[in-house]
Amino acid sequence: MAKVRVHELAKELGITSKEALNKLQEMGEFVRSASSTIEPPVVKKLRSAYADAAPKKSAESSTAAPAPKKPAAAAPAAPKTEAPAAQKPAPASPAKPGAPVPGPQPTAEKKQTPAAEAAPAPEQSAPAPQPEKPAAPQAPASQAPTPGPAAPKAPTARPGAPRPGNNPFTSKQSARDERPGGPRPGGPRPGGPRPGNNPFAPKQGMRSGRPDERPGGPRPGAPRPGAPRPAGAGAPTPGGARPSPNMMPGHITRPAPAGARPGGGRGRPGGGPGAGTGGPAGGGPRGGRGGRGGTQGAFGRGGGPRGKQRKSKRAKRQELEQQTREIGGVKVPKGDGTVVRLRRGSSLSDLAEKINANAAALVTVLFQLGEMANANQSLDEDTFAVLAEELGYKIEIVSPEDEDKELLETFDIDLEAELADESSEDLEKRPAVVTVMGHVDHGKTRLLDAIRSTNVIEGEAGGITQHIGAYQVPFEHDGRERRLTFIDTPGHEAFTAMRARGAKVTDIAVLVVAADDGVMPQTVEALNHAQAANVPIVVAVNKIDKDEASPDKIRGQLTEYGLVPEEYGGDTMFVDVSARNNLNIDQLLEAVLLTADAALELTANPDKDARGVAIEANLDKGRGAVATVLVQSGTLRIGDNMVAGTAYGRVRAMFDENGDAVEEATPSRPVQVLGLSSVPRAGDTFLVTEDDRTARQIAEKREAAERNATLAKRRKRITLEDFDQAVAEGKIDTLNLIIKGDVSGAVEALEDSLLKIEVGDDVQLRVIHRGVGAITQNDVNLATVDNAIIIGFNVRPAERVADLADKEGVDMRFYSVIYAAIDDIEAALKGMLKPEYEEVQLGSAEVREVFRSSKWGSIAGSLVRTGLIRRNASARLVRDGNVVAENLKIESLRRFKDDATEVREGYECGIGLGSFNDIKEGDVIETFEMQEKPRV
Ligand SMILES: Nc1nc2c(ncn2[C@@H]2O[C@H](COP(=O)(O)OP(=O)(O)OP(=O)(O)O)[C@@H](O)[C@H]2O)c(=O)[nH]1
Repeated sequence: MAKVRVHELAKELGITSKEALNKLQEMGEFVRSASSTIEPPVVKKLRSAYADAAPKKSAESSTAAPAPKKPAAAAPAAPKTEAPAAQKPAPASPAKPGAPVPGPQPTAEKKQTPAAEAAPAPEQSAPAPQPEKPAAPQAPASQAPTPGPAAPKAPTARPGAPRPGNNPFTSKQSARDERPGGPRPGGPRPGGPRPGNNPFAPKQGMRSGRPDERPGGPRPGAPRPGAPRPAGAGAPTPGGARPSPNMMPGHITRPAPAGARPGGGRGRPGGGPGAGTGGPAGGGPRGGRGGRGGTQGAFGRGGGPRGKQRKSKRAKRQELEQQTREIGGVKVPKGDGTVVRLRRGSSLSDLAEKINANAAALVTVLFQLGEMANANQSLDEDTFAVLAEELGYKIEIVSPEDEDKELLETFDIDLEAELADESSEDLEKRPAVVTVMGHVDHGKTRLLDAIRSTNVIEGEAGGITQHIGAYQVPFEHDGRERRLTFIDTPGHEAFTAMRARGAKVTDIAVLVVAADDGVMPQTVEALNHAQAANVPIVVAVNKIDKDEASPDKIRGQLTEYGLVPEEYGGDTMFVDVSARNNLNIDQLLEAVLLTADAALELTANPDKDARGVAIEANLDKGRGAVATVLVQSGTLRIGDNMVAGTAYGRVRAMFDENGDAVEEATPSRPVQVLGLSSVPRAGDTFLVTEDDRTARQIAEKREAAERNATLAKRRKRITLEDFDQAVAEGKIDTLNLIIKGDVSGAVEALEDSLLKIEVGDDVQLRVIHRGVGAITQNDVNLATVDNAIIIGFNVRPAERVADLADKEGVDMRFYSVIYAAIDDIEAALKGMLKPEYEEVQLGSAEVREVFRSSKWGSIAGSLVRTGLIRRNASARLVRDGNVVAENLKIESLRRFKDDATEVREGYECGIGLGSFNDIKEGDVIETFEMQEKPRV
């Protein structure tokens, strides 16, 4: 058909142009004026609308007109009445916007949404019915109230709510109600259709556009809608709410339509329209937001998009719900056993970041598990393990080695790849590195001395004159000169210290056992350490010069520990020596050589920058930091830039064990190095870097990593108090002790007494080391490795050692009465050692005003003067300097109207002390907590 103008068509239908325009608007058609042309489909729609309605029309028209205006409010109701009708259409052509309206739309619309916009027009035909609704609306209006109930919620909830009310089809919608969701039902789509539909399109149309973009569009209207809805509540009350008016002038227009689309107007409140309309309803809802856009918006595209948005939001929420779970009232991600790698010293924030959780939630979960920590506190591995288990993850703490490796990789240094890339042509033989270990007084020092002075190849008479922590001895074997490097710090302390730092220095261990004494606890410790490190052992059966020496007994005893002498068919070489008489030292060296040759491929590439380990270091008054380093590969030269642990610098000078200056040091060569910025620790690895900047940066990064690790460790290693719990958890079954005392008699007495303590079979006590003198760094290192507790009897550690123990989390206890020590250990073994608590001040608050409430009692409006006030903390009330009440508790704590967990200095808060009401202005509320006190 040809395009016709509105006034022409109106004439043809026997109605006024205004009526035609209103009708068109109701139907969601955008027509500007009576002289505007309309498309054939629209003409058809209008014609059919009048054809159908013709009979009623006259009747309705009268009401309709008025209705529209307010109807808006009523409109909603209308839908109900009409709902049936509307619904019908819906089924028929859900797609159609109009029809959609009805409940069906939701679904239909959704799908159609896309198309919706295009199709809208047709659909609108559906809207037509709406007009009728208008009439009904009024009735609804009254009903609105009914909906009202619902409305209330809706209102608050959102426009959506109302819709429910409105929408006949609400059922579904109602669901959505809460949600803009309402829209979802028909929602989104509805929106879609609406665009087309929109009568009010013009304006609305415009908006609709926006709506699309944003629900925003809607919002504009929304706000109001909101209001309206309430009103409309049910009915989309729209009308009522309709705020239309408020909403905007534009709306006014709508109202009119409103009548029609009831919702329309206000609806927009789409909700309205759609809703109201019932039919449209579907759309209505959304329309709502279109709201702003006006009603139309309602249907407008806006709707569509929104719909989608919502959907996606909802979908996201659902997804989120599936991925999270609630523990102790907080939402945390649901772990699926994924391994999460954390660096040492990581905090809950670090973990939260990795698992995409909220750090505060993790603090809460940890608290539920009985551990208190703030989000940024470094935690130890055990704590993470417990937390991870609860969350469903597996935590892997990156080992110090891996951490350092990653750190070096950031500087493009990959030591492993470097080694792997070396071909056999690059490699040259290097001397074995030997550590002498054994029980106290079995002759380690004496043996090292003997080796040092025996080594003498001609010309080196007098032997080694300096102690630098390690020395190399030349030795003639099979007519060839061979060399062996000895770590000159006897005992497995040095060994363990290095191992504790991840340094693999020792190739061969010489286990010294006094033939007159036999295998003792530290003999076993030492061999365990060596075996654990996969280091071959050569046994030196010492003191064979003594009459009571019984070398065979030693062989028999060690067999029990897996060291079977070659002569018994095993593969361990035993050499009987006398360190005092320099007897068989050569044979011992030979045995070491043979063992090394047989068991190990000792090679290294000397043609590269040096890499190695610091063996010993000290600060010299005149020369600064002096470090003995063992080159493990490459060649170290004067002038090289190096970094050793957290020390860095340029090699200024190098000396060997004879005090002679050397220019370069090849693999397995120990040298004393001058030029480092600080003193490295035994076991720190070193490497030469291209420039001094790299060395410094590596050192600084290591220092930062170490600081973190220290913070985590400080939490605790094993303490006497948690020993019992550790046993119960099956973590340990042996309490390792290191006893140091001022006199040997006391140490022995204490050891004897301790070993006599009767404990069950579950646990045992083991003294892994005892000695006379101050507690040393070695003692702490040993305690670190073996998880031991150090008992100091009338001795104290040097400050440096105390710091180290603190850093490593080693529990040290000091006694001057043997029985006190015995009591403590016995209590720990029997699980009776009760922690002691001390009061720790948290903060104080000054009462500025007291509010009395019949429900809450007295509430002290206070200003926090110092520290902080924490809910549930213990408190006391001080008035004029006198404590007037003790044993109180901060039962309630509020900041403004919100409950607070804690309030800090300088802030005001309301404090409730439970049933204690005698609070006066000017009082001071002091709070404190009882914290476990470390036993000394
Ligand atoms: N008769 C005899 N005595 C020896 C021999 N070797 C060491 N001793 C003595 O045993 C005692 C302990 O010797 P050290 O070398 O200090 O023993 P250690 O294993 O280094 O002892 P700690 O440093 O306390 O662990 C000293 O009095 C030595 O003189 C030996 O071959 N024969």
